[in-house]
Amino acid sequence: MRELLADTRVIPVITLERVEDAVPMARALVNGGLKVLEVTLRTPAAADGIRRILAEVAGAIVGTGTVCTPAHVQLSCDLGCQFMISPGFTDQLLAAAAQAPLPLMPGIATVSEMMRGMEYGYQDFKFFPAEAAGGVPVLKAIAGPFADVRFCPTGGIGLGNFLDYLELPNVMCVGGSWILPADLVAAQRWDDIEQLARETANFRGIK
Ligand SMILES: O=C(O)C(=O)C[C@H](O)[C@H](O)COP(=O)(O)O
Repeated sequence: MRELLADTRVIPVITLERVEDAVPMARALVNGGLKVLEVTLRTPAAADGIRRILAEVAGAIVGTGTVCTPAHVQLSCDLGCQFMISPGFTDQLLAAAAQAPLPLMPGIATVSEMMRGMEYGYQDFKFFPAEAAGGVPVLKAIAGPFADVRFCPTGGIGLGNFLDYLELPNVMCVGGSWILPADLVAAQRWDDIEQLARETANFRGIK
């Protein structure tokens, strides 16, 4: 996971309501400079949307999100995705992921969950729900005893605070849906979304 995300600082979290949005949305994000995309498996449109993005959007690196069960792992493999992200983890999920050819980033919200994940060999975790679970101060505190662990905080992050996370040495990237505001998506305003992606990719956060 760390290799795959080496050049990535922001992962847009996409929840597709309409299959036909998938390609123009992904193009807007990639053109704006955000190439690594997490498409959550929360909606009926997700699988077909992912298929279309993989077939039609050059340069996109596509992973699945909300990966919670072995069936989600299987679907991620069948779709040909490049990575999987989970908001948490279970023994069953990690057992399935261990057999999969693509990496999983499990989610944690506490130190003990993280230590359990480390027992499975993981060093990179989603920190979810980042803001609600304590945000930047928690990640700073964890860096003391666990300096080698890296995080992708997600949940409640936006233009106003994403840079605070990215300044932390134990944060490799952040994830979030702020680049895809519901009103812009509903109105299919892909140019505006591309602009938001560009602002984000250029680190012009509004402090
Ligand atoms: O679906 C998953 O796998 C999740 O863990 C949840 C998402 O990452 C958050 O819903 C994104 O958070 P927001 O940026 O606050 O919208």
